Amino acid sequence: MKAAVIGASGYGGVELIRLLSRHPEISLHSIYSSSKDQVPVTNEYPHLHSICTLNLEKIDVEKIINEVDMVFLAVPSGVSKELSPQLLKNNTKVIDLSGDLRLKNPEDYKTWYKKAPIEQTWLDKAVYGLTEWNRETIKNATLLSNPGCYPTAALLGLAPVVQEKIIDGNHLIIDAKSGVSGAGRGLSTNIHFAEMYNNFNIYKVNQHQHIPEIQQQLVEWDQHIGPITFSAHLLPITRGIMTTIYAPLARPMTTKELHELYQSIYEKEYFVRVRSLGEFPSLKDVAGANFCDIGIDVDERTNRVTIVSTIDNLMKGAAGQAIQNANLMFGIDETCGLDSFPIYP
Ligand SMILES: NC(=O)C1=CN([C@@H]2O[C@H](COP(=O)(O)OP(=O)(O)OC[C@H]3O[C@@H](n4cnc5c(N)ncnc54)[C@H](OP(=O)(O)O)[C@@H]3O)[C@@H](O)[C@H]2O)C=CC1
Ligand SMILES: CC(=O)N[C@@H](CCC(=O)OP(=O)(O)O)C(=O)O
Repeated sequence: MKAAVIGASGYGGVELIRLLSRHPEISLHSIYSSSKDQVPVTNEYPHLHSICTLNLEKIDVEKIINEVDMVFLAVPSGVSKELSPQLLKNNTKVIDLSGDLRLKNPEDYKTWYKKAPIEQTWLDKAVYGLTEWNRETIKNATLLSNPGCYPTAALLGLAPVVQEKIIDGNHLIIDAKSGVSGAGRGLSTNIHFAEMYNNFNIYKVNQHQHIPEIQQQLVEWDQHIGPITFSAHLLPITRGIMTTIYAPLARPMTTKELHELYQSIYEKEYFVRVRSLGEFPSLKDVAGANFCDIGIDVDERTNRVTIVSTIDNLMKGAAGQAIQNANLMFGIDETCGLDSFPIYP
């Protein structure tokens, strides 16, 4: 099976190169960027010397669809919506890491991404790739919309309590923090070393584009979920997302009971690790790996549950989950090529 990566000069793209370079079933055939043509990828990323000998090439849709079985789009939002329809010819399957295909209502995309949306037919065709909860549909997808990094962490943490209707969905608060690689290599303007390092910022307050994505999936699971509050913060570290979720319980439950429920729901999921009772994950526990680690506690004093969910934003939050989905789409074992352990310390 052959793969191409478009947006290979970015952080999501270079993580895909790392994973595909040692994937036993998928070979990395070609890599593309919009600004480089016939430039060795090692010019951009010297750490890839003797690992990846490919050149970054200018995007050539005809060439791509004639040469590969799958294309990963690791490009900014607004770009995939132009490329995906062209690439979906010739049996090529597309795995899009951007936000272009995630929101089923194009009006939501207009409101939150402040750009013109793709046509509804493509949104209808796109399959949302939250792997653990959409596995059977993903297997038949030709156009895969990989979830956002924050939504992946929040939704995996919330799925059991929402689906089992354990929480009162009207007062849901998701407090999230991300390392700076989440903003991509084309840094957003608020990330200057002097302002980011030794500092901690909240950003896009009540305006974050992942709010409608999280809301959409929660309401699909339980229509009684009300408007959520979601806050994103920038941590002065490279990788990792921690979401801390607060929700009132709809009925009394102990930590032990809730913990048992999480364990039974995620028991067979290799990439979701429900931590031991009383234990909470840290970002280093998942750095460099495709795991989502979850810790839970019921505060009987307030009748609220605290759920902590951690991922590596470039792995389970982007390239790792994209490979997990591609594996399913091509009938390959879901964990194939994703055996990298967390890097510790
Ligand atoms: N970083 C993360 O943790 C996560 C990122 N994502 C999503 O993945 C996508 C990629 O993000 P990330 O890798 O972080 O971003 P980067 O800014 O690091 O990389 C973006 C890539 O897209 C290319 N690009 C830019 N403009 C265009 C264009 N007009 N046409 C084609 N290619 C273009 C850039 O290369 P060049 O300028 O050379 O063309 C670069 O290779 C985004 O949609 C992001 O939202 C999703 C989850 C997590
Ligand atoms: C730290 C940081 O800046 N993170 C980015 C994540 C962007 C992203 O992945 O967004 P889409 O895929 O939805 O475009 C942000 O908060 O906007």
